[in-house]
Amino acid sequence: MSVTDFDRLPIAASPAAEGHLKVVPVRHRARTIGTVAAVVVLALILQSVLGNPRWGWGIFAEWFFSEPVLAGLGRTLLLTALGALFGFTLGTLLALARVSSSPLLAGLAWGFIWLFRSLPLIVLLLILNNLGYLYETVALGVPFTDITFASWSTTQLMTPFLAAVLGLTLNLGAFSAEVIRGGILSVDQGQHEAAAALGLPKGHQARRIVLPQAMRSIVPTAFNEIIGLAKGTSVVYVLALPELFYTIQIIYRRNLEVIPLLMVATVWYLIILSVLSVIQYHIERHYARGALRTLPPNAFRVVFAKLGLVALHPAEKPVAPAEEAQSAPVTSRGFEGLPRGGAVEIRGVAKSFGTLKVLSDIDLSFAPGSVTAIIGPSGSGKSTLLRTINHLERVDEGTIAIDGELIGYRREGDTLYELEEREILKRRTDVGMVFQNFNLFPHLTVLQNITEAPIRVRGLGKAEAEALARDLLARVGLAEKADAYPRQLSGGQQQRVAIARTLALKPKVLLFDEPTSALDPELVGEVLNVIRELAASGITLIIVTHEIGFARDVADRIIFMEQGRVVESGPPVQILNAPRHQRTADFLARVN
Ligand SMILES: Nc1ncnc2c1ncn2[C@@H]1O[C@H](COP(=O)(O)OP(=O)(O)OP(=O)(O)O)[C@@H](O)[C@H]1O
Repeated sequence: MSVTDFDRLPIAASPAAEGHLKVVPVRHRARTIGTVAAVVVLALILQSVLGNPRWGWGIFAEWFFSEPVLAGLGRTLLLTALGALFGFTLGTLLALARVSSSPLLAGLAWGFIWLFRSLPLIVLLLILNNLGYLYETVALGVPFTDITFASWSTTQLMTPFLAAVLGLTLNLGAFSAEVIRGGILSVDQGQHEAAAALGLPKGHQARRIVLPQAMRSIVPTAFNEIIGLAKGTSVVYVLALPELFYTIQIIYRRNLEVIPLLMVATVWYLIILSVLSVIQYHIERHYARGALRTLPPNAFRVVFAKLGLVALHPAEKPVAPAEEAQSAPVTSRGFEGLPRGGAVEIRGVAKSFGTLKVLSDIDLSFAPGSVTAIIGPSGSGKSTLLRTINHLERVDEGTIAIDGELIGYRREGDTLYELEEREILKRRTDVGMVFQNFNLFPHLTVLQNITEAPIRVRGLGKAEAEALARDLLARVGLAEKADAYPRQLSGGQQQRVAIARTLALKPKVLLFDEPTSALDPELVGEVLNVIRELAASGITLIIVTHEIGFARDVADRIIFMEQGRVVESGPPVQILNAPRHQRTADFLARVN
């Protein structure tokens, strides 16, 4: 259509011209027919269930709230609650043991899971109930000696109730361990690395970083297990323990009203399942925070909104005018006040992955406050070198020291002793690391991402850590994003938060592993501007980058690496304009 054709079209009726227009939604005939058919089927079922006297609804009503049924129900609920509590606690420990780096622990956990997943629950319950035949007494004392502090008769100790709780716990522990392990494995490796790079201890990493994220995939399957457990408690009838189903059996054997009493059990199981489903829904929503950009409205809110009682979306908190301002691309306050940069000494470092030699004979010194860019072709070992500096990767040969303190080792004479995890974590906090993929913790807000390590590692109070975090956020131009979740931010904003998170530990050395590679071109500038300001702050910066122009601008030295070796290093003008090696010249010709 030409411009002149457009000119001839009648002027579109605008709401302003026509007043308020009525909108007629499109009709969905198939949907209407389906709804009518569903209502008819429902009416038929209701008529058959309520109209047939053999269902015995009178007897159902008589027994539904009867004392023995409620007592049985109470036992079923108690067994489910205790089985779930102890079973999942055991399952969590087993899962952590399975993923631990100790082969013995992992092997023992595997053996436990193998055994108790193989044993049918009914067999396990009967063995536990007959434990008194195998061991007459249970004693507390010193193993392999005759010293005994106390002893009990096994038959008296192992009541049917205890046997039931123990059996359900062991069974659920074995199954839930695999569910939890699956959840742990679903958490991205970068999350473990980011937590380790911040110096968070292993237990804290598991509790605050890994498990909360794993819960997203654990919860649906875990609730399947709990629902199975609630119904599975009926197996304990073999121990003559009158839980709900066994009680029902006793009653219908006496009065022969089988169907009405089975209906009593069915309806109670339906109620239990419904309550569990509501709990599951809320737990899933709790762990979905941060995983979705915006959480869909709560199901109850949707129903109330349909009835016109509330608005579908709660009113947004009004934003103060100052907070409305766009993120400042560059901080105006700079990074003065950071600790003095540290000196890094790398001596004779070599590293292999299997048969692949990734680093050879690396000897490098980085002066306090220096800014170094490492460039080189893909696979040349740049990231590996960077990761050895904060001991995320162990070196095979050589040493790395920050201000004279060895990373990962203690030296006595000619011997290097590997440090304990606790010591490694402590020294690691002197070295901050910013990753290519940001690796922010998605389930924590921006503020929590930044305060987590200062509180846990540096021992700061919450208020002090939050003040520090807000100050750093202002410096990277993101003061208004403190309460947002990482997924609600652009890539460039996430990377700036990652920089603020690293700075909160006041490191002496800051490592950047291709900090702009995962960013859209228009977002690169905002991150580079923050790094540029950091370069003027006196902190020691080591940056692996593909941004040659930026390296020229900001670095006072460029190192060119190829095939795990340093080919040459020197001031940007020399390396980029007059390289001494042909290989450097060839690389620069390819990337420019
Ligand atoms: N954990 C690992 N296991 C086995 N091989 C690895 C591992 N990490 C890195 N490598 C290998 O080591 C070599 C160097 O990798 P590295 O990531 O250090 O290179 P790079 O120079 O940073 O590359 P790029 O610029 O593409 O990121 C590559 O061949 C890579 O495949």
